[in-house]
Amino acid sequence: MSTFQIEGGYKLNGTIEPQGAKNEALQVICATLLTNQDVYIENIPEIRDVLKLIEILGKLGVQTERIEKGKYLFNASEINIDFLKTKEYAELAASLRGSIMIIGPLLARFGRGFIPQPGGDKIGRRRVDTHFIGFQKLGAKFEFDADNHWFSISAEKMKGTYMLLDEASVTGTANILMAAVLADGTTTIYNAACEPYLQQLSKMLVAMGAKITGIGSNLLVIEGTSGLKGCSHRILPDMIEVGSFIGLAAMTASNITIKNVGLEHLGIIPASFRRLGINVEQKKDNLVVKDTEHYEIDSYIDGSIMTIADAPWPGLTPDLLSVFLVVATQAKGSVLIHQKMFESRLFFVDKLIDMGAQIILCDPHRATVIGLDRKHCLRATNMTSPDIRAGIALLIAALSAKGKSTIHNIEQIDRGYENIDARLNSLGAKITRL
Ligand SMILES: CC(=O)N[C@H]1[C@@H](OP(=O)(O)OP(=O)(O)OC[C@H]2O[C@@H](n3ccc(=O)[nH]c3=O)[C@H](O)[C@@H]2O)O[C@H](CO)[C@@H](O)[C@@H]1O
Ligand SMILES: C=C(OP(=O)(O)O)C(=O)O
Repeated sequence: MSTFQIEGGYKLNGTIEPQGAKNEALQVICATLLTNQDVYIENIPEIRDVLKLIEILGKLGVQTERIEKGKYLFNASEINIDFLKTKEYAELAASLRGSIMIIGPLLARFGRGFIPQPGGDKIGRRRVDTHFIGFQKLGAKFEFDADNHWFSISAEKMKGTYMLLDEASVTGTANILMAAVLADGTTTIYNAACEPYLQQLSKMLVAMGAKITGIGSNLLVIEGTSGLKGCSHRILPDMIEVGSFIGLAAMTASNITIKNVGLEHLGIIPASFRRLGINVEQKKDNLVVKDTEHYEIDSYIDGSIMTIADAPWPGLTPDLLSVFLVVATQAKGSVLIHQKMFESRLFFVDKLIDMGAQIILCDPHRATVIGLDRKHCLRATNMTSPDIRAGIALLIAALSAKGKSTIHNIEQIDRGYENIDARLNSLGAKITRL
């Protein structure tokens, strides 16, 4: 377990550029399994989860070559499907959530797939029913080994059909979409998730020869084809990193320019920070966060306390609520943070309370934050990162707190943020990796 030691209380200054999007990378890297031709992907973030997925693909027989930083070539012409039966695969795949998206492509191309119960963050129940119900609708046979938490799926040939997903699952939609592009006939997916990650995956599949309409909406229509070709694809900037940097600038009262953010793909994120009173200016494709000494949380038109809640895209992503929460602790005013999707993602507030933040955890989904308006700063402390986004929120809190804090289990942060200590140190932060 590695640790960050943070000497906080300093203002930061300068320009930072977001990495490629983790959650898009996990989808499009899995899509390389759909063809026996070369696929080039650029702007791949070299973070723990993504590198682990590339390792799994490599062990599965995919030829993977790092052409330069962030640019990789994948060729899945030879696949060793038996690797899926090994203990090594079980351990690797169980350690990251995104690995579940190898199932759709493998089912489409080789007629079968196996996966252990996927891992990822400990943020509450994370069901995968949507994925397997979708595959079953396409004609696949599903089995669950409850003793070993092992899912298997097989199909001679899948047939397109209409399906209404029980929830707009992000990885579920990606998985079903990747299975449907090689099925016979037309598949219609209603209540599809439609975040930029899925739009990007769809565009990549179209570049490979798939026929998909409705991209960007919750109604996808896929005309199955018999084979897909290679392509080149570039991953978007990571919107969760962009949001994390906005939060960092506000909390540390810093002036920071976030460069090349992919503004048109950020949806409601900048506007939601503005509702916390943060000055987020747009300059071409950059966001400038400044004059953050004081910021005041908006209220609703009738004067009642505002809620910041997550919702499926184009609503606010749940992955940024931890950052919104920490930023609200130094705002003027109060806000209710409502994490609707995940059940155990707000427990990290205990640490912020220890640091002097005024927060009432109403229940596992809701926390009321009463902003301090910088009347006093947070106290430095010793903490452990429970999940990737709580981890970045605690790092932001530690950077704002005067004195030395430590954060253990920073592997959780490294899962999703590339070289975060060096990048923030270049803005004037004092983070040491122990
Ligand atoms: C690898 C990856 O891409 N992970 C992301 C993906 O996870 P993932 O695809 O696993 O998440 P899902 O979209 O399936 O669902 C996330 C949670 O939200 C609930 N839910 C979902 C849809 C809905 O309409 N109503 C609802 O309540 C689900 O029950 C689940 O608890 O999407 C999540 C939701 O944006 C993000 O937090 C994860 O970072
Ligand atoms: C929850 C997240 O990741 P995963 O779904 O991979 O656990 C996240 O990126 O915030």
